[in-house]
Amino acid sequence: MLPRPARAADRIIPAIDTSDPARAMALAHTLAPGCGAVKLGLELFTAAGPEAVRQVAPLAPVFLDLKLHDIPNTVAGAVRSLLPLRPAMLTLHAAGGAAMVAAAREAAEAAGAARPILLAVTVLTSLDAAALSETGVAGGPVQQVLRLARLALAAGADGLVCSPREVGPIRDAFGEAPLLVVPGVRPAGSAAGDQARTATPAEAVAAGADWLVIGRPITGAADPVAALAGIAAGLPG
Ligand SMILES: O=c1ccn([C@@H]2O[C@H](COP(=O)(O)O)[C@@H](O)[C@H]2O)c(=O)[nH]1
Repeated sequence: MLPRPARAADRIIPAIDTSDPARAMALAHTLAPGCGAVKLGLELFTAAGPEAVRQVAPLAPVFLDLKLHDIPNTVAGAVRSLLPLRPAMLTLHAAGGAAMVAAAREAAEAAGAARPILLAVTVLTSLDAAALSETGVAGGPVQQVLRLARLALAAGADGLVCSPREVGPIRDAFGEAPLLVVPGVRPAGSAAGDQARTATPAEAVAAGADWLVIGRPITGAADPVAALAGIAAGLPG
């Protein structure tokens, strides 16, 4: 399994959100030396399929963020289908329930020591309290994140995807063991865009985040390599 980051730059996972496999390759190639892994997600996977992941995989560990969410048998089958791509990290929605998370973990075990880190997505970082309540969840994001975190960790998830704002409450409740991968990160002065629950990279790390997933502030910059290096230089430790 991918170890916890040793140097500050290894904490950063640039999100390569593009439908163009050539652009994904080019970004991965230039960003890989300055980061710990690269994120490939639904945009690239639905456009270019597993072959795009195969091409990027030799350049950097791949955080494959497909956010699986289906009945346990289907999710287990999807995990088995993804294992040959050797992703370092794989996501599924904690809201799929304990049986779904457990089925994914059992399926991932087939890869032995090379199995991906299984990360349960708690509450999407694009949801604020009002948007979450429209889905029928009262009590606010922190309460719901903690509820889903407890469920997912007990069912076999290695870690969680949460916003920077829930990192502290998760560390208080569950200690240092869960791996925490944190999107919704915005360097000071960057546009939030569709992200609702944000903090700066330094704030997220100070709260206890292991990895930071950062997309547009890096890939949308005139010089993505310089943007990545600048963010890494501002991280504590
Ligand atoms: O709750 C979540 C889960 C995943 N993401 C992903 O992280 C990146 C963030 O990109 P930015 O451009 O920095 O906003 C993106 O690939 C999302 O799919 C998330 O944002 N929130």
